[in-house]
Amino acid sequence: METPRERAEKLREEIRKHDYHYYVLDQPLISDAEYDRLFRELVELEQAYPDLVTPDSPTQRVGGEVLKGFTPVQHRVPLLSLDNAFNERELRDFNRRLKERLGDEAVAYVCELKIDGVSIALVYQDGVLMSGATRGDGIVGEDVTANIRTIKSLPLRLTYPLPRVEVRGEVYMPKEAFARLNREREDRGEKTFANPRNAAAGSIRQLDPKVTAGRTLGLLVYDILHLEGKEIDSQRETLEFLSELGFPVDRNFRWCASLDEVLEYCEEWQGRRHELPYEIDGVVVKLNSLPARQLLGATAKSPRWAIAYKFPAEEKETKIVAIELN
Ligand SMILES: NC(=O)c1c(N)nc(OC2CCCC2)nc1O[C@@H]1CCC[C@@H]1O
Repeated sequence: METPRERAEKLREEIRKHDYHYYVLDQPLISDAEYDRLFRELVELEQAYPDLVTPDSPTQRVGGEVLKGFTPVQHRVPLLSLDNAFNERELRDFNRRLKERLGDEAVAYVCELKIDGVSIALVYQDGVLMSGATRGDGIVGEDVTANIRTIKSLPLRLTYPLPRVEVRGEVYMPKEAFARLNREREDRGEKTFANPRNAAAGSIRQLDPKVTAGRTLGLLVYDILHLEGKEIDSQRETLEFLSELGFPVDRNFRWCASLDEVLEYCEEWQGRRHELPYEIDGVVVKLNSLPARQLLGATAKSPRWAIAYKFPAEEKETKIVAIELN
């Protein structure tokens, strides 16, 4: 016979697995009704035995208190921004500068869709989420831990207990959720958000986590800022490892052997961006080799080993506004 603690642990593991399949893989294994039954059993067990509650329990995603303000957080490593390239020539200049600095070493890239959201830094200790902070000015951000915990695709516990790992990703609002939120706000006579990026930024910087919990937000992780207990030497390995740890990773990334392949990727996704459930404003082109990145380093603002190729702004479908001619 299981003790309540064993039962609670088993339920947490089970629910964590279903959260991953539902919110990260979008491939649920059980029905919503069955999931709700598991969740309700855990809530009731934790109510009966309050000392069983752990911070990584799926029942602890929506915090209690409303904050007075956000605590400033100094990032361990500065959260860099990106230089932009707006056309093929600027991408070729970037590639040439890299090759000049690296000598004839083979230069391979990884291209990632540039999610149009808000940058977030996450810290995990022994596999458990400790904190989440906005980028801020790159050095100091805001502690938004209570709010990011409400994002269902964000793991509260990793698949294995690395001593310490700090990762970076983008919090975004899916296009559908953005449209729905603006309709609701319009119906309430409230100001609407200009774009999903602003809606995500506004949702993640709520003082009341319950408001954030009511907004549909997604997370896609793309960088490891600090890692203990594992050696990794390429961006491709980084993305695969982040996935293994249980993070949501955008699977549309592509390893590119040359700049020509980078240009093909940029061209392909400029035409396919409407297929995605979230907005992208370009492609992030990254040198794949981590040791080679060390040779290049970064300026105060941005790395020399990555660049953002920005898509030309989409001509917004002009809304025909009926003009009352009195
Ligand atoms: N928005 C993104 O999808 C994205 C990405 N997939 N990858 C990076 O890697 C950068 C981060 C620092 C060095 C490389 N940055 C991204 O977004 C940046 C963060 C800050 C400005 C851009 O939005």
